[in-house]
Amino acid sequence: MSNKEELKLGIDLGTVNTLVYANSRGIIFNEPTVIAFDKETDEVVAVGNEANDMVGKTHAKVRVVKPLVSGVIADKNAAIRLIEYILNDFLEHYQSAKLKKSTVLICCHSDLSGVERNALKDIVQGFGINNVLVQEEVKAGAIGVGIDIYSPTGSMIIDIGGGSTDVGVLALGDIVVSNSVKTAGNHLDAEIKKYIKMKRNFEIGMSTAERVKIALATVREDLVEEKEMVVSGRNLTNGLPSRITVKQSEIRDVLRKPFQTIINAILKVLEQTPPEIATDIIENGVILNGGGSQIDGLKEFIESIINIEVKLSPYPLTAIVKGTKELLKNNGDYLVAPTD
Ligand SMILES: Nc1ncnc2c1ncn2[C@@H]1O[C@H](COP(=O)(O)OP(=O)(O)OP(=O)(O)O)[C@@H](O)[C@H]1O
Repeated sequence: MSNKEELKLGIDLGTVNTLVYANSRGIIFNEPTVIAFDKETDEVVAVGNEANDMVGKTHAKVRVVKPLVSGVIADKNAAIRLIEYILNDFLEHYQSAKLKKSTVLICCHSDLSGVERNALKDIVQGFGINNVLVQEEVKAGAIGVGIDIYSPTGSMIIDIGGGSTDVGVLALGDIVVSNSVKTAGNHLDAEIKKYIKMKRNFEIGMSTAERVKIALATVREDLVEEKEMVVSGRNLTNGLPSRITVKQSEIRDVLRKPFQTIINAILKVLEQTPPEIATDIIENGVILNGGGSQIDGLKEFIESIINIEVKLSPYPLTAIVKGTKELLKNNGDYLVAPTD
């Protein structure tokens, strides 16, 4: 990309991870949605991985913020500063890029209000970029996994992210039926942390709970070789730092209820899907996307309940931002297939 080129940027502002795509460059940012500020000066001290490493470890002078909760912006100022930081860092190398003629497509959760969408647009327009589009991430994700959402053939995607699980049925370039629940990765982490505190009288941090989930979470009833994991935290009986061993079957049992909530959300969408589209979905299967789709046995578990083939996304963590690449070809218009 030359300095004089018009930029096309796609932003996936997720609850847990933020990704940015740039034309001719590919994915230029793929890090946690976390920002750290100096409490006294309000200066940004770290973003992404560096800020995430500070979670739960800060001293009195640093404030670490996760700007999104359950897919929606909980701290507007922090979200603005995060996007500003990422764009500034990138645009430093393209000072003479034709910003006025450049395009930015921001993908957001379908629950984001008009006011919040406009706030996101304002941040980007503040860089002198006039053409700013905001679109729903479920559509971008479907395009990113390779579904032709513009065709009359209906398709279904289940996205288990960090803040929400979104289920969407799409046809002719738009969402026909959808449902969203807050039961997703962060909720699973919180349930693991709560269980270990209540049942084992042992306190762990959220990052440790996430590591336990990634290592042990499963929906399989038969565990041929049960895994276990040693975790560090604080023994609440004597208040001292300590270690305990957590078994896979314990974590599976804790997560039964949240997975039932996710199944109910999927069933609700299927119940509301028009019969002609339901036929397409039965023929073509359902795509499982998002970081949470990688949980052991989930594909088979969902298949056994809905009796429809479930296909795992080839890009569980990057499909949405990959979808922005396609959408940017057509200025974010979903009703017409992007052309090269
Ligand atoms: N191998 C894995 N097994 C289970 N969960 C995982 C795995 N890898 C990542 N995750 C979880 O996936 C979640 C992040 O997924 P993703 O990046 O799709 O979400 P997001 O886009 O940030 O969130 P949202 O779309 O809800 O705003 C985190 O909760 C993370 O712990």
